[in-house]
Amino acid sequence: MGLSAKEISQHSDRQSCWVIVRGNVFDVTEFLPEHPGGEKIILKYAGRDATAAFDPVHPPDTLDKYLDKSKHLGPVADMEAVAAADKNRKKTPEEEAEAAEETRIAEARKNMPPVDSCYNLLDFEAVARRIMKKGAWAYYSSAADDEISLRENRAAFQRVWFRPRILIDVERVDLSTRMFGARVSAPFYVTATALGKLGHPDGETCLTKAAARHQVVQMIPTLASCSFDEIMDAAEGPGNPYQWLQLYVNKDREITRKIIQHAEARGCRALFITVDAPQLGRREKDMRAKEAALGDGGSSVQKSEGLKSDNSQGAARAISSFIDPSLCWDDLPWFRSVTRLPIILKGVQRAEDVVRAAETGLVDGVVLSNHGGRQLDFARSSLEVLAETMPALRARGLDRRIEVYVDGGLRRATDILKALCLGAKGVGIGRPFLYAMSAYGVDGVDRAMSLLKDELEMDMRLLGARTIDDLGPELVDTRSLGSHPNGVPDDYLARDVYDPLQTPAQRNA
Ligand SMILES: Cc1cc2c(cc1C)[n+](S(=O)(=O)[O-])c1c(=O)[nH]c(=O)nc-1n2C[C@H](O)[C@H](O)[C@H](O)COP(=O)(O)O
Repeated sequence: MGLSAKEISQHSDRQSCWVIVRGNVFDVTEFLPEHPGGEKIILKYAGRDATAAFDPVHPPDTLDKYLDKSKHLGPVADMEAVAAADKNRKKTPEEEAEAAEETRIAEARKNMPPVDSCYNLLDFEAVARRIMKKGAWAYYSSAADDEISLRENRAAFQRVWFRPRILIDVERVDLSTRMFGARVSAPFYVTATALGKLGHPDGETCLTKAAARHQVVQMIPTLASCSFDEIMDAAEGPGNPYQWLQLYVNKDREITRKIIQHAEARGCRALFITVDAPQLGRREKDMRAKEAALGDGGSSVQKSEGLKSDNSQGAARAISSFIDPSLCWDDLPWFRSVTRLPIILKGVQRAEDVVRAAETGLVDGVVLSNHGGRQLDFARSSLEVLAETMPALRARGLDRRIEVYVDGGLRRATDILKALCLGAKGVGIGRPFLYAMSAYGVDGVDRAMSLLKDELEMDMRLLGARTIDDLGPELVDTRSLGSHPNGVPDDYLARDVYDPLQTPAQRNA
């Protein structure tokens, strides 16, 4: 039994809006005005199968959790009939464009270089740029406003130089270190990045499996496409110490408490509270991509319904309306009261706040970060903040009270070593692992991690450092770090140099 394609297709407007998700029918008529992503994106799929658009942006348990059971109308009788009806339906210009993009991507994937032809993290970016859907690429690559901080995150590393030691026996180099007590094989971790299924159908579990293979940490995002339990199940056993939770704090603290305590019960080892996003940044590439997918003239439904075009929302803003902008220092004791996990503030952007966090006695660490440039544009690079932070902590005898991490713009082992020399305990890496996942799945992330480890081993050897503990500020020259000579940095390296698709002959042409 079940609902026929014909019956479902008759509920395709604001008065009565049914959608299909993974073979089941849902009446979302009353939910339309509440949808954080606006009504248009739902009405685009009214009366038909919305699964392909729904899955990358929503964890699998979303409808069970948030749509009243009375609106769960049951299974579709015949999905083939639904597909056939959709095939014959007149397509909107946006859908025609989407179909053309699918063809382009299929062609690009056929000509994709093998994963072993990627020799550094930026190579994965070059491949991903070609094989990803525009909306997915826009979401991952975008940053706030003019993307100055995005480029400064890279440029800052290029303003710090090494002072290598010589004649040190570096026959054996050890990359391992400890992060909140857990021994890890290398000083980098997979940082939290939302909507993994935009890049790969298996989403964040690709990152989980590669991190487990390499014994490095994965920070699980609140806004993951996969459910939290799917990711923990993919982490191969509760014993592994390699899962942290990244938290966007919900206005409803009861929801936040449940998320934290469930994560602790499942074996997460640390709680990272994101503090740089009381509202998600204005990422214009993401906003434009969403508008293009929905049609700026509005879909046929929109025109007939006279809906105002809601072009204030990219994917980012659409999924984050629950975040509590009132979160403040006074809330820290409450977090301490609901969990025994180490508490880390992610997105700290000046030394005074690091000192204040350490002095509360409630915080076990910070991540110096400008959110990959996706929040406040012209927020400084984490490397520059690190250079002012560690002396401030040492001057107050606080440098052993908390662990300091950085993220943003790290693409090479030399970037990692500069951060560790300046006192970071470890570094988070975002986009490169997303691009590697989008292009090659688990094997891509695995390759990216192996490449980083190869670079680290070589660079430590050349720097004259046998272990992570051998890294210190005396090995770097930071005199140029705060100078910002190039004003608005241009990242020609990412644009013109790293491209595994070009043969050397083409590159040198
Ligand atoms: C690239 C990216 C970053 C996101 C991210 C999504 C993407 C696609 N998202 S976001 O949608 O809300 O902005 C998150 C997130 O869920 N939570 C968070 O704490 N940081 C988020 N970040 C920031 C991330 O944790 C790092 O701070 C940033 O990625 C480091 O810069 P690189 O990408 O250059 O390594």
